[in-house]
Amino acid sequence: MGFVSNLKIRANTLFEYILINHRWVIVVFFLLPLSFIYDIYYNTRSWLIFKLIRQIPMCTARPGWQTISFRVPAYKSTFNKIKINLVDILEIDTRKQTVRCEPLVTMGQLTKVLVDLGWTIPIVPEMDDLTVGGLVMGTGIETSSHKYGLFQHICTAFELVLADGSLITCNKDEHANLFYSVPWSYGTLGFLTAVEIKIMPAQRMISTFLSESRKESENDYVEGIMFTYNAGVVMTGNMCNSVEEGKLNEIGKWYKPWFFKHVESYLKAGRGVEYIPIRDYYHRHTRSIFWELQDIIPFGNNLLFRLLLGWLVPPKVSFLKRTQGQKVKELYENNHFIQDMLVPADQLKNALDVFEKEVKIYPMWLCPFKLPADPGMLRPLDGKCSLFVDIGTYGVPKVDNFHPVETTRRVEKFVRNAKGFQMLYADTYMTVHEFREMFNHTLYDKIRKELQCTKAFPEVYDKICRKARI
Ligand SMILES: NC(=O)C1=CN([C@@H]2O[C@H](COP(=O)(O)OP(=O)(O)OC[C@H]3O[C@@H](n4cnc5c(N)ncnc54)[C@H](OP(=O)(O)O)[C@@H]3O)[C@@H](O)[C@H]2O)C=CC1
Ligand SMILES: CC(C)=CCC[C@@H](C)[C@H]1CC[C@H]2C3=C(CC[C@]12C)[C@@]1(C)CC[C@H](O)C[C@@H]1CC3
Repeated sequence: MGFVSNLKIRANTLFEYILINHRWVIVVFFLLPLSFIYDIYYNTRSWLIFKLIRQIPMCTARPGWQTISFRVPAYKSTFNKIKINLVDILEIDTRKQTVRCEPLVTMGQLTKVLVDLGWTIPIVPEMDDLTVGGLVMGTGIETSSHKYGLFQHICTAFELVLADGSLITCNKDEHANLFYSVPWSYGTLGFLTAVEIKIMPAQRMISTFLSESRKESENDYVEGIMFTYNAGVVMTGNMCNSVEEGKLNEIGKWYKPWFFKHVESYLKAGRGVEYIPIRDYYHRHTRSIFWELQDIIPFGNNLLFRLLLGWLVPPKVSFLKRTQGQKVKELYENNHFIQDMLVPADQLKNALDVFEKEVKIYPMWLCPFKLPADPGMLRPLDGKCSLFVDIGTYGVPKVDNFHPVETTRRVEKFVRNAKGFQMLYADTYMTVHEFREMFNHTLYDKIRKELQCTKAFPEVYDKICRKARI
């Protein structure tokens, strides 16, 4: 023991002696070769990564199962996944009437913060877990869209990291071409790091007038639900601050009937007026995932279930996706139809006929929206701002000849001919040629060339086509 510690002290002393008097020995024989190896390692690594990154396109690292799109993107396993864990609301400017937030801020999070402060955004797409980034890069729609357009039309600025690593802010005046190309680009022009969105004062109650007529210019919110080909309910709503005695309906409470079931009761009852708290209204279809939950929990709207377990509902869409397994996936693939088709209002009647013939799925969601004549992927052909309707069909087709691919392709063809658009979170079976016929690529192609996106990001089609999704 004494011998070992003696040796150590001597060795230490020798080391210290060399360090102090002949440091060059350590530097020349150890540190220089080590520095050389260190540099070689880092330079090679950097060169390799740079080469590889330039070869392999990028996408966000958000796992496919977490997204509110119908399927899991196949490219997530092969592309360079870039972490963009930006989840915060950055700034609320009540003077400018805008909110600036990061891309992973969800609708539920945004309405909670804003409504508590007496503000709201003009369009709150339904489903609490939808993110600002996804709604900008994809699209978002709600029952105030007849007045304000799609989610992109309430955004005033986007902040992006481009393919060359530079950070850019674009709006209607600065880098306008990029600003108009971002919506529907599905992350193929750059990574979104912040979005500025318009806000407006929120009154705390909203009255839902169930009536058969739509008065678009007078109403804050308009929505229709068809329960059969011939019967539906039209709902119009306005913000207000007071409640008529006995007409308050807190539809968001866990024990309340599912919203679409409640609406269905008006088919018998006729007209009516209700006062609904604003967040209950915004997220009215969340508890029943529109009407999808009835296929998963058939007794979900039963009073006893609502009283006992209603507070736990709904399960997260991402968890349903993550746990569905191959069999359930195939079941949905072959016996289920989930689509939102956006058609010009004057094509609504024809569209309802097509959906009745091809799938016969009810309830069916009707959501009018205004399409401004802005440049970008969505251009109304006559170049004027016009009214469109989103037809949302989610459920099991009740026709005998349903075929997931052929039926969807027939519906897509109708929508293309009607000069409408398909929402791309769902399955699309269009060829690239058909896709380019539906969506105007003029500006998109120009911007991709200008920003050298070709190697950095894939094309939208290659991210959203059926082949790219599992
Ligand atoms: N009421 C409504 O309007 C509803 C809309 N939807 C649809 O759901 C989707 C939104 O779902 P959500 O889960 O929020 O989004 P997703 O994670 O599904 O993202 C949608 C697309 O946006 C891209 N994206 C998201 N964040 C960024 C970012 N920071 N930078 C660059 N690209 C980004 C994604 O790119 P990447 O592939 O690289 O991750 C992806 O291509 C939209 O397509 C929307 O249309 C669904 C239900 C209701
Ligand atoms: C209001 C608009 C524009 C769209 C609403 C679309 C939603 C109804 C669908 C979007 C993603 C869909 C998924 C399912 C149900 C319908 C949506 C929420 C499932 C939960 C159905 C069950 C499967 O196992 C998983 C699905 C994930 C996506």
